[in-house]
Amino acid sequence: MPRQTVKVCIRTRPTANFASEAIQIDVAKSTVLINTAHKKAMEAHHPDVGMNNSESLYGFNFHQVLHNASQDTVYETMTRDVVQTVVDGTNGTVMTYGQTGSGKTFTMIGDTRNFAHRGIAPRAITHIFNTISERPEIDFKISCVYYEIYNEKVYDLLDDLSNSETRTDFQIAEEKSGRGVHVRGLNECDIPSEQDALNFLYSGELARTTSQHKLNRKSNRSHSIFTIYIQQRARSGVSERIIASKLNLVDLAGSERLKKTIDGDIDDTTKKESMYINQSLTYLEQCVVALSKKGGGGYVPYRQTKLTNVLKDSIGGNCNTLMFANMWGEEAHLEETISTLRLAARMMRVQNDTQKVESFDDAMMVKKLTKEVKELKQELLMHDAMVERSGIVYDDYTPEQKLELREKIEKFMAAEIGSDEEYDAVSLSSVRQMREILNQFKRITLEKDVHIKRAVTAAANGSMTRGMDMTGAEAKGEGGTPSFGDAKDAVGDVVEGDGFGLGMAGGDLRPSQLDGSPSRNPISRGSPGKSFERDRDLSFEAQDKGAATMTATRSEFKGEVPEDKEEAFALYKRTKGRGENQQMLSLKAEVKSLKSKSKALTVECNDYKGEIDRIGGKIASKKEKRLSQMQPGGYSDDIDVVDEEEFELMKQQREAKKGYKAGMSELMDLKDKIRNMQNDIDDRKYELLQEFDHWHGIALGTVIDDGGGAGKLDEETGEVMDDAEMFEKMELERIRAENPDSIAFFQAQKTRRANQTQNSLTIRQMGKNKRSVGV
Ligand SMILES: Nc1ncnc2c1ncn2[C@@H]1O[C@H](COP(=O)(O)OP(=O)(O)OP(=O)(O)O)[C@@H](O)[C@H]1O
Repeated sequence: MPRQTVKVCIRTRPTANFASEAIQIDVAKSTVLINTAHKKAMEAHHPDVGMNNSESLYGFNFHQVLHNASQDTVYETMTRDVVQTVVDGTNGTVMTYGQTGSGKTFTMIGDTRNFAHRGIAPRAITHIFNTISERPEIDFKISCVYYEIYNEKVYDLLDDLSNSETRTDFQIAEEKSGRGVHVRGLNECDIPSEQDALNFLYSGELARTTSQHKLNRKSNRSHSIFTIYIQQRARSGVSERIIASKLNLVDLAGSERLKKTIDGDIDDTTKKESMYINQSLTYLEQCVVALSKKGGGGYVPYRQTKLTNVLKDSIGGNCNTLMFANMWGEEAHLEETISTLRLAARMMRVQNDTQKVESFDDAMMVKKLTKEVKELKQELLMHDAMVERSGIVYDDYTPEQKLELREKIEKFMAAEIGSDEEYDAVSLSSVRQMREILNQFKRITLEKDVHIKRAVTAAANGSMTRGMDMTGAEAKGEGGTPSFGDAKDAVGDVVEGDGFGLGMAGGDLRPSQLDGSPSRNPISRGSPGKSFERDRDLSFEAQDKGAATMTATRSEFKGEVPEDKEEAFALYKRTKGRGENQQMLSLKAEVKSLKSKSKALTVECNDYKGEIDRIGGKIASKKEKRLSQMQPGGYSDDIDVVDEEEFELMKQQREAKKGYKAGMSELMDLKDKIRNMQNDIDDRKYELLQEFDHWHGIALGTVIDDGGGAGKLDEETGEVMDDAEMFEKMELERIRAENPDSIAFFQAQKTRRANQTQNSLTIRQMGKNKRSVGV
């Protein structure tokens, strides 16, 4: 298994007060020297870290030291390689570590308003999507989760924070293969495009718990982890092989000393936050110390905190890890700088595995093998045709084929030895057929045995007559046909238990999107008018039904458009939007009648199913009875003999199955039709609402009526644009001309701004406050 150590890169925060007397940085040699001779108050240190450390001299050597480096350099120097290995199928982690205010979040997220100063996370997203677009032969599935560990609890940053009542502390789980360490139950969002990924990143970043203190205006009070999952499989060839990898982007909370960060009185929340941050970082250090010991193998206290638990993969696990140790090179922070560099130096000794995680898609595998079998059978049939062999069975023998073969064997046995009849009776064609012939011979022999024994017993009892009076079926010895009356063979959906689960839920049982449940989509949440749309949706039906109430309300309008949207909407549906509304209502009526047809069909199918089961039961009991009549040892359990009556039952059951199949197929078509019509209704509903909004806005004077022609025509889409849209288009053109790569960033930035300014910010804040109070 390939092993390598964690890579460590030091990044300094630019400052005008750099302590150049105390700190010497050699970028070329990747070293940092610290001389604290003039600082008597320096605490004792551990001589085992760094090189040639004496009482006042500390020396460290790292994989890379970046001093006053740009964001671009930070990404290109070492981060790009880690992200590339993730796209190539190996797990990767990039984390930022350091004291509060040293630039961890700047390194990881960067400036959200400035493209050139964007951080590692947005760059990694662009990198991933660019690489994917260059590999059309591979089918990629990208998703992400984003969470924070705040006061030793895990919170989902992509959850709907407006629903803070249901916010939970999530649990950490570990899959030995596959996902590795992960948090159970988080919203895992599919990310189809770069811009979606950026939207998730910035939306989650807005939800992080922050506060202001002396050293940082916006200090993060939690550890955050943004994980991008990548699943890839070839579009052709061995497409059942799946490679899964993940990129963890970890922005740790900064270590801090309360007396340095807080002026005056310290409130309980800050004290508690600080205590949890420092505690988890201490355990992180303990894990790193344990892992860095020569030989390893000792106890690593991963389980002590949530942070070390979720980082288990990244430090000492299966991962290609890069740590940025951020330092703030001012004299006032020398002590913190030394402790950051110490941990960073230890981290360089931590060994990780870097192995691809592969799995197989069972469904794909079955599909592939089935295809192979089918092709081989076709091959055999072709071969048979070429050598003029016909009637060869390559599938399992059906009951009818078994019966036919048995009749041939009986003919063969009845024929005179050496006669033409004997010769013509059976011709050998395949191994499968020979095996079936042997089976039938065995059955015939056993049956004869049983009859002889019976006859002998009857003779001994003096009842020869009975012994010789075999039924036609017995004498004929029909059989060899396994029961296919088993309910398990039934066609269609059979649910566990006694019931039959194909039925359609009644209208009121259908999971409804109008049930008022909050949206789980973080991007759509917080959009203006959302809750109103839901209310309006709810009122749709009610208003249609409650025409009397509406008529009463109408008299109050006196020809004016009411300000209240509910009332205005009712008016709109009776006036301007009447045509659309009528169409929608008639569609609804049609859906209703299709639903009752579907219910009737369901009943019909259930009847068929009942019939299939009933006949199946009869066949089973006949079989049981027959077996119980057999002499012990005269018959084996797995051998079935079918008499005429049973054969008749089988035929009836087959007819019932046919009816059931046909009914099911019609039912499925009907369900599809209902689903499509339902979608159509939803679309019409949406359009009606849009048009109503516009109409209402114009009536109230909040929207200017441009008569549909006042805007400018977009030549690309042929649509009329309003001023805001025209402005946005111009801005996009400008950005595209300046830097085509920045379009997605620009769009995500806009979404972020919208999220921030609209009510989502208040909602998030509410969530955060709740968290502070609740924990
Ligand atoms: N390399 C840099 N270039 C420009 N500004 C920087 C740099 N590093 C940090 N800053 C600025 O320093 C301030 C603090 O940085 P940041 O918030 O990233 O620190 P942090 O280590 O994440 O702090 P905390 O642990 O308190 O959250 C921010 O205003 C940030 O813009």
